[in-house]
Amino acid sequence: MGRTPVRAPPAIVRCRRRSAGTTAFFLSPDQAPPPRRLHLVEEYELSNRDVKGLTDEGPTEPIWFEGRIQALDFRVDDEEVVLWVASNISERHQLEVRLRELSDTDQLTGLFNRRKLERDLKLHYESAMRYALPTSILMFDLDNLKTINDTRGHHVGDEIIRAVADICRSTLRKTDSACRLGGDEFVVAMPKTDLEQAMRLARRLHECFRQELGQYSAESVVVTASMGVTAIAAEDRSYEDTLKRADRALYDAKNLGKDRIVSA
Ligand SMILES: Nc1nc2c(ncn2[C@@H]2O[C@H](COP(=O)(O)OP(=O)(O)OP(=O)(O)O)[C@@H](O)[C@H]2O)c(=O)[nH]1
Repeated sequence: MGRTPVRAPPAIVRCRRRSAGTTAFFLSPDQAPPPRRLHLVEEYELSNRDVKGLTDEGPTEPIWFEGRIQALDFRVDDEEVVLWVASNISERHQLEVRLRELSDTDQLTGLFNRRKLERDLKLHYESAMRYALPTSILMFDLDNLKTINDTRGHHVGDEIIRAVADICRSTLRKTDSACRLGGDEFVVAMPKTDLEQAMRLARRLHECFRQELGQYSAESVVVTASMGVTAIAAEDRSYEDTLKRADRALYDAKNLGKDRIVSA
């Protein structure tokens, strides 16, 4: 990674009782000093401006430390003292962040995956219930992908799925999150969006698919999308109820002849 080694904060940090120093995160005004012999392990971030001893080429990003903190049994100048050993864990921290991102991401498209969607929807459901915030869900499934796979090859099918993801990224708002559930099925979660606004967005997305996916047609078969749209309702017991309603609306869209949007 080519990082310049940095000097950690001093090994022994003197903390004034009930005062908050720059690194004394457990000695904030409302916290007493740690009980004797308690061994704390904390991860924390410091701006490079707050770390003494960096060279001019020192890292420009924040530096992550793991602090192992031990209250000591004696006082210095009549003040509580702790032993504070800090290790630079920036590389490990970045790796953990990357792994977390990968575990939330669909490999083919770079969209979120089901696991992340379920976490987001749980939070959206809680906000919707607590603050009466409208939240909508759009579920869509591509039409006729199997025929394209069979006639033009699986790689063209993959290209279509990636193109759909790109259209989602360029059409949706930053606050919306698009996820690939698997295969040719996708879900968009739209916080602060009522059903009417969600339908407008679904129509826009549907129109973009019509324009962009025509190029992948085989013989007379065109890839389109069938969509089900719904909003979290007061009587929903969890986000799963909302998701099931979106799924039923999508099923109706398929049964009514595909390439259409049904709201529920
Ligand atoms: N190329 C490609 N194909 C996939 C991928 N995941 C699933 N599929 C294919 O997508 C198709 C999904 O099945 P269906 O939804 O029944 O196929 P469809 O032709 O879209 O059918 P309708 O939804 O009824 O229009 C299957 O043929 C899968 O093999 C993928 O990652 N890449």
